[in-house]
Amino acid sequence: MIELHSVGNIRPHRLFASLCAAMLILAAVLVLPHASQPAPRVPLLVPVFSSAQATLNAIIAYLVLLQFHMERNDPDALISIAFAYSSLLTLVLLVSLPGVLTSDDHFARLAPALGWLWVAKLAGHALLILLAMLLWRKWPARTAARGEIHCRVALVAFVPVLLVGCACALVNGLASNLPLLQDGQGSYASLARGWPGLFILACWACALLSVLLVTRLRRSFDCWLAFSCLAYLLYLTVNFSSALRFTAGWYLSRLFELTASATLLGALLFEVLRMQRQLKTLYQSAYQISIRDGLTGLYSRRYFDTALAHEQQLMAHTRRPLSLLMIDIDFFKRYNDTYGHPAGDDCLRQVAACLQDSARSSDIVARYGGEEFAVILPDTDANEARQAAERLRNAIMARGIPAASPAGRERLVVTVSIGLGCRRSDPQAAGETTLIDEADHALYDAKRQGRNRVACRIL
Ligand SMILES: Nc1nc2c(ncn2[C@@H]2O[C@H](COP(=O)(O)OP(=O)(O)OP(=O)(O)O)[C@@H](O)[C@H]2O)c(=O)[nH]1
Repeated sequence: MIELHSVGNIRPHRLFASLCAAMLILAAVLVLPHASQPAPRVPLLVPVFSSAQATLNAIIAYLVLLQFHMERNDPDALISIAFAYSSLLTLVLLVSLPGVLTSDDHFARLAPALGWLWVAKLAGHALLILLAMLLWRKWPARTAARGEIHCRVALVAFVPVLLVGCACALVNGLASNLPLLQDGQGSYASLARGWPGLFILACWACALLSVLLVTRLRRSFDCWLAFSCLAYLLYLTVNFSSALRFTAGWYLSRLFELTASATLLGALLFEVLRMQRQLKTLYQSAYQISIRDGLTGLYSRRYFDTALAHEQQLMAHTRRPLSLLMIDIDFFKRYNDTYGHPAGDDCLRQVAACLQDSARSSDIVARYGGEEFAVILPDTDANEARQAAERLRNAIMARGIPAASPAGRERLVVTVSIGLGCRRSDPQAAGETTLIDEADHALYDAKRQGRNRVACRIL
């Protein structure tokens, strides 16, 4: 069975993702000693980064959901939830920024809760990926019923909203009892060096390890998901090492965060394009299979019927003649009985090849059925069609395929009888079946008159 699959050639992805990972680690190592160095303050970058991050993660969630819908790989549903959850919480954090939907005073009151919401966002994102990996083996890829998969897609779209609602309610409810993650100077050192920071780092380290160990990077998506986990891990490492906003480390860490999403999105889009190309190729080969006869490679009967109808429609406009040849191999039953069916098949292939080689490129040569062939000759009148038919008949004789001759007779070659039907320019003169019928009757005449000849019926 021809199948559309998303595995493709995985090696370039593994190589490229490893190279990107090495570059990211190198950048982190180079910047770590200078992470706390102050850099120019660009406050506008915070909402810009957050909007970009929320958008990228939302698109990733959507594309992974489509991947889940297509491949029915249940862990993909959880990964989609992870990115949708992160996107929604980023939006919540974005609208809480002073000047967006919140005044400075209000933001000051919200700040403790927002710090914890940020922890919930990053930890939840990593934990959902980890959960997907832990359930990987328990949820082998399988074919779910159509209704079932639609239910799950709806559920996947709903769960992130529920999770974000729970996280906001929980953080809001506990805010007064939770320790402050930022001091008055805006330093988040207590978050970075305390257990919440370590917890988030541990979550992303486990997510990365689980993706590597469980998926074994079999799909391109797995490679880039692992890269994304690594980028998040480096984002947090560099971010925590500066503990202040608008420092070299803080800027680079935000770039790492964007890289984590942008590369995964790029890989998903690449995959979509690759599958589109694959789909096109599969469609083309499936189409060729559907219009070709399996034994001879000529056009199939189905294609012939469509082509004849099309040519007749064309003729109605152009008022040009249209001819049809029905060709039958003489004494083919005797050939089969003498040499066997496999040899008979071979003879059919040879005759088909000979017809195809001798016909014009504009002619449509088809296997009509059994040992009968049909050739549509567009824009060809009866005289030209008769010449073409004689050419085909002679070409088959010249091929010299040994025929099954009756005992005591000289050795003969395979011949064909040809019936010719021709329709002149009046499209109302007769229906499509009549042209076939006439060619068929002419073929019968050719057989009756002694075979190996062309007989003609003109409408
Ligand atoms: N090997 C092979 N034989 C086929 C195929 N399709 C039809 N045939 C055979 O073609 C033969 C057609 O025989 P008939 O219709 O009696 O015609 P004929 O022996 O050619 O006699 P005339 O047409 O009167 O010259 C039958 O024996 C079919 O079994 C095929 O795909 N492969």
